[in-house]
Amino acid sequence: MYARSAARTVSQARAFSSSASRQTNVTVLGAGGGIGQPLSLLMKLDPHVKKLNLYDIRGAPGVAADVSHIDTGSEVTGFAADKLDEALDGAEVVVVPAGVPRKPGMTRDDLFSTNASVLRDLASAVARVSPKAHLLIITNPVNSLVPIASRVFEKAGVYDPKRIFGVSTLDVVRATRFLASVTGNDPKNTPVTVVGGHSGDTIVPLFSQSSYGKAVTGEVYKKLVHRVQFGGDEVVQAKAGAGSATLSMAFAGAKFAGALLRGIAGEKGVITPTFVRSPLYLDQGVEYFASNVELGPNGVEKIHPVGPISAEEEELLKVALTGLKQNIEKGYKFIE
Ligand SMILES: NC(=O)C1=CN([C@@H]2O[C@H](COP(=O)(O)OP(=O)(O)OC[C@H]3O[C@@H](n4cnc5c(N)ncnc54)[C@H](O)[C@@H]3O)[C@@H](O)[C@H]2O)C=CC1
Ligand SMILES: O=C([O-])CC(=O)C(=O)O
Repeated sequence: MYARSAARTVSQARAFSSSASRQTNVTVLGAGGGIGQPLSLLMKLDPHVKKLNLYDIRGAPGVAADVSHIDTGSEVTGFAADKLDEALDGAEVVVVPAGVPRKPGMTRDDLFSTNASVLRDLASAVARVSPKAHLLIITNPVNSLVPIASRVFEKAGVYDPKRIFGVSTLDVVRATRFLASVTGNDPKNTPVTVVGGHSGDTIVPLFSQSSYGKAVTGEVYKKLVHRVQFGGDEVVQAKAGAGSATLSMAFAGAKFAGALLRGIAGEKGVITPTFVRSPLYLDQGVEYFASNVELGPNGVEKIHPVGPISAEEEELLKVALTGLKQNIEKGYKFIE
């Protein structure tokens, strides 16, 4: 009996994923970069992608010509620097890894002066050309750029908070992988929820909610939390001036975009953390927050509360909310 119903569930799931029933037009802005290139490759492999438009101020037509030879269903087109509007025409999902990355000694916030205007200008184009698109922001500092994009859409009169996302998936990927290194569990089916924001101590991994994670205590726990919060620095230092995480970020970006595409296609129960306009800590003046979000045809279908957390996590959350508030205000100030 059990075997038969389990088999049915698996075959239903297969039928769902192989049909890729609803396909979506995706545009990548910043497709020529360290993240943009492997991300474009991974999006080419996603069966839910119908048209894949690749745009950058440098090199996108070359990347597109290359990726377009891969024998999957989507049509790939590259757009040169002066073809932004054309790249956005008909876009339903826009993924943005455009902008500068960190060098050793810099914080994500140090990227603000360059990336805030990059993001403002790209968001303005999206609001004008494809105002109903879901906007996925990878560019740092995510905590400040999501508020900037939101204001740009608001000013253009097309704001739908359900469609603007800060991509914090790399924090989930790292927390899950690093926990596996400590406990030896299989990371495949044991994701760790990470809430808050995407930089340093605004990143709050909720190990207490993981059956493997809750067993980790003391110094090992402290080190694990620190590694998740500062995993980005680990890569920046190792790359020694050549940039920050690109390959793991492309994986994480494609994972999040893929989840959204499945939600758009009507799959139920697609839930993952992402940084969105959120009511959860509005009473403390924090308008955007990453927590588990159910994704669907409208983008954000449901924002899940943080749920029960440990005393240590309560402390981490307090610190995160203070940092987030400042990051969000900085974004607003820039755009006012
Ligand atoms: N959310 C996250 O978890 C992560 C975010 N990042 C961020 O992603 C961003 C990109 O990083 P990388 O790909 O390593 O940098 P990169 O320098 O290798 O690539 C950036 C690309 O953006 C393009 N670009 C710059 N201005 C543009 C514009 N106005 N329109 C279109 N394209 C434009 C550049 O030509 C370049 O090809 C950085 O801000 C980095 O901090 C990086 C890792 C993780
Ligand atoms: O650390 C950086 O600058 C890039 C990033 O956001 C990450 O790797 O998490």
